[in-house]
Amino acid sequence: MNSTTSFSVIAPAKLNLFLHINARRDDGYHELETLFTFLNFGDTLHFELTNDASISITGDTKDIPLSDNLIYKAALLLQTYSKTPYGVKINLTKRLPMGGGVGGGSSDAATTLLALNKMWGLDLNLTILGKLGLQLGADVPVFIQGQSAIAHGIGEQLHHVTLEKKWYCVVHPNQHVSTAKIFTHPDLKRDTPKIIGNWEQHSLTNDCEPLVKKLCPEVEKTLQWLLKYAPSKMTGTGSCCFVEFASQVQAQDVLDNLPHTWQGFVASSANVSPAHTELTAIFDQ
Ligand SMILES: C[C@@](CO)(OP(=O)(O)O)[C@H](O)COP(=O)(O)OP(=O)(O)OC[C@H]1O[C@@H](n2ccc(N)nc2=O)[C@H](O)[C@@H]1O
Ligand SMILES: Nc1ncnc2c1ncn2[C@@H]1O[C@H](COP(=O)(O)OP(=O)(O)O)[C@@H](O)[C@H]1O
Repeated sequence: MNSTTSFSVIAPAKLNLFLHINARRDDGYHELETLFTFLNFGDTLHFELTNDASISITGDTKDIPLSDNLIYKAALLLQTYSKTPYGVKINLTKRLPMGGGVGGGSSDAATTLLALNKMWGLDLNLTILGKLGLQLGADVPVFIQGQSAIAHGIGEQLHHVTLEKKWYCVVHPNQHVSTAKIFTHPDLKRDTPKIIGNWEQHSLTNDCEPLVKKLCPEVEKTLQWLLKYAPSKMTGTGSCCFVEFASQVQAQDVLDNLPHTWQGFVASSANVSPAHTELTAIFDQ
């Protein structure tokens, strides 16, 4: 066990700067090509060591039953895998919209695995943690690896890229979009060819966007409204939409004018996940 027994860490949002769907596999999952970046904005998880094996979650757990909560599932998975005698009390402050395409649940799970690996003194490497994370969701490994990346496979084959720092205004149109519903829909475009050569020279779109706009007119409205400021895009399977700028002031201007029916936030991008940066500061310095 490590001597740090009580601390808080961010579970940052991600954006899919593009998302291509190349094929559907026999197991129902889809082959993707997607560009992930992290944002300096997210949920906060507070961890407190317990000397018995108990795992408890408090705070903004909404109406998610404990056994479905990705934080609980991540803690239990790591406890079982590592056979540690320790437990944990975790408190969640939720800022990321659920089912918003910014990866809140996956990021909560990844931060839990990364933080408990440190606090319980397990010393598991990121490859092992990524494999454990993949059992919880296709999006978890990128948060474990913690570097902006192009992902292939179902999202778990990661090739690090270095992106310029940008500012984003991310808007949640108050709609929950179910990832499973989009991926099982017959009208989803699933045949985008793999990118050959340099990805920066291709048209980088989100293949889920046309379907989500059709199913969810509020997403279409949001994308249209954002177009007044900059080219707008949807992240993941929605419902959040975003615009990209070089400066914070430009992104803040969009947020300041946002219609009251929608919520949003402004954040800068980061090549290294802020969860990794914070954990390094807590445990390794
Ligand atoms: C689409 C993406 C893009 O980043 O993001 P979100 O919009 O959900 O944030 C992710 O791949 C989502 O990852 P995650 O939310 O962890 O997915 P999972 O829990 O593993 O799967 C949710 C549902 O999506 C389907 N799914 C997921 C990933 C994938 N490559 N192909 C799929 O068909 C699964 O079959 C499942 O029914
Ligand atoms: N700790 C958690 N935070 C958010 N969602 C969670 C959590 N645990 C389980 N879930 C479930 O995961 C689903 C997807 O959540 P989330 O990751 O926020 O969306 P998305 O994958 O669209 O970004 C939610 O609808 C919820 O039912």
